[in-house]
Amino acid sequence: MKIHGKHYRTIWTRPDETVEVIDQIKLPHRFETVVLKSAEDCAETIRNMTVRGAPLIGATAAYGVAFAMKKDPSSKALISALDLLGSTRPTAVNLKWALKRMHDVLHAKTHGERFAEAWAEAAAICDEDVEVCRAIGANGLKIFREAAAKKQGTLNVLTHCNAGWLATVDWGTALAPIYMAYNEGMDIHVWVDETRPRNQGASLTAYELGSHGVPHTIIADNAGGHYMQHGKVDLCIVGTDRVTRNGDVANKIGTYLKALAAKDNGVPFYVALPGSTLDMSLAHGSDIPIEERSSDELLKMTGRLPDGGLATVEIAAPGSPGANPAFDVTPARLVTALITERGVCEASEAGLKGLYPDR
Ligand SMILES: CSC[C@H]1O[C@H](OP(=O)(O)O)[C@H](O)[C@@H]1O
Repeated sequence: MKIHGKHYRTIWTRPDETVEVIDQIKLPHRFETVVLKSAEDCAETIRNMTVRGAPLIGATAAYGVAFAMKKDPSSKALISALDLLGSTRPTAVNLKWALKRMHDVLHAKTHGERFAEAWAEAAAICDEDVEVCRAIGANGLKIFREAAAKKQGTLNVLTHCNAGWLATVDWGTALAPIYMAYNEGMDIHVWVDETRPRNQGASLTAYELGSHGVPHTIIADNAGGHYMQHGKVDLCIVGTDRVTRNGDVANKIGTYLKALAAKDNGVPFYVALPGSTLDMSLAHGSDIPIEERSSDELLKMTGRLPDGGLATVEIAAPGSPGANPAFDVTPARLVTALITERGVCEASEAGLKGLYPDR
């Protein structure tokens, strides 16, 4: 998407066969990029959330495999790279999906072929992600149009965390239909959950929407239910890090509570995902590994000082311990529908099999 009028993807290659990514830890206060030159660079970038978002994690890991093959195209090195990158974050299945795809392409190739093949496959993953997210947007737009037609005035949409173009290579998943609706002139407004503790909503979603000109309001995570109770939310749409065979949805912590509030208030709750986020090997969401991150993310916060500098401060009672699960699981029964690149379906095995008979 565009930043100050210039089009960006979240990840791109450089002529010297390195990769550049937007440093999402610095956003919204600084727009800076980081150059990645090795599998280790890619692993650390995923682990510390310089890049984050399920599809972008997968794309970054794919280039990590390519860097490993450039350094040492042996099968031992391939397995070592897959293990290193696969150990970075446990919940987003796109990581496992991308690494399996890279292994399937490379394992039968000669050592001399592996780097070029890996580089090309990583690029293909990125290019495909753009088109898949564009299709998710188009399929979601139909729902937005129907919802907008049923009411006078602004369509109010609530979203949680960041499932925008910063979470993918471009367009985003949950935000893709929002961009398309805005681009076609729909009167739309977005309630942006701040999304504690890392504030991907206040820092990334608001940054994205503001850069594109989409009307939005940042709210505390705990305010969403109140706005739903008072008729201020026409639909909710979120992204996901993994959807299991029965339609259960792992997403940023707090998603489950938003889905409960939506159910209680009769607000449609949509989940947008590419097929690469489907995990048909798991029967239920209870099987999804939930990442536990450092309590520092909860007990400290980084922000911009009046002089423009950045600082990290402690925001909790000194010495109090914290707990920081990064995701939760929303049961399929709370999901109105899944919006994918292949269409919209019920959050169920039958619904998913209807769109993905090949999975
Ligand atoms: C389109 S994937 C977006 C998904 O990823 C986020 O997690 P994180 O920022 O920790 O990578 C969040 O769960 C988003 O919904």
